[in-house]
Amino acid sequence: MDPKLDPFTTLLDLKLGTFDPERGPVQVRTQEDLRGFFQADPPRPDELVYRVMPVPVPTENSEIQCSTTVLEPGTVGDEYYMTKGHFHAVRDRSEIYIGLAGEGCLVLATEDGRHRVEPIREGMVNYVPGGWAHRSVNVGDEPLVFFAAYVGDAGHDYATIERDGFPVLVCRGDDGPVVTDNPHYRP
Ligand SMILES: O=P(O)(O)OC[C@H]1O[C@H](O)[C@H](O)[C@@H](O)[C@@H]1O
Repeated sequence: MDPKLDPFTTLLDLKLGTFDPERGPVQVRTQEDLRGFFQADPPRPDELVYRVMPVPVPTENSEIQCSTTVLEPGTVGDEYYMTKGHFHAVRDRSEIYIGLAGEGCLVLATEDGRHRVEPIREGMVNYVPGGWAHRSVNVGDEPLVFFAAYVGDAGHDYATIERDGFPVLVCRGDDGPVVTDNPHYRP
């Protein structure tokens, strides 16, 4: 075969999640960008919630998309800062996370309403099988940093999550994080 890409190497800072050299445009998400994903309206719309730093490769199923996500500590209402969360547009595409720093959890859900909550911490590998929507949540006081890799043509379906939500919410409780049923969840 005639190779489509040249090999490349980049250095990943295992604590900060940054690439050197930076490889692609950093995606920034503020509280305002997450309006409708949190239960409450954003109290400080301009405040940074997370950044996604990509290793850009063509979005074809023969390539592997890689990125790091840095999710700040904080809350909107009682809910800890979290990513929007998504199904893969091509539903059967899978993904792998590797925890680099901080303390978080990965909320997973199927379209028929099953859910799981898995820990994300330094050194943990989380496998996200096809058909499971996934959202990461920072339940600690430091940035949550993780690396993710997924099949190139997976795509992101945010609309289903924006409409239905996840079955559970991860909220700040008196003695730490509490997972509660989402009263607005509609599978
Ligand atoms: O896309 P979000 O649900 O906002 O999550 C933020 C990011 O988390 C992980 O890194 C995923 O692999 C990325 O595809 C995703 O963009």
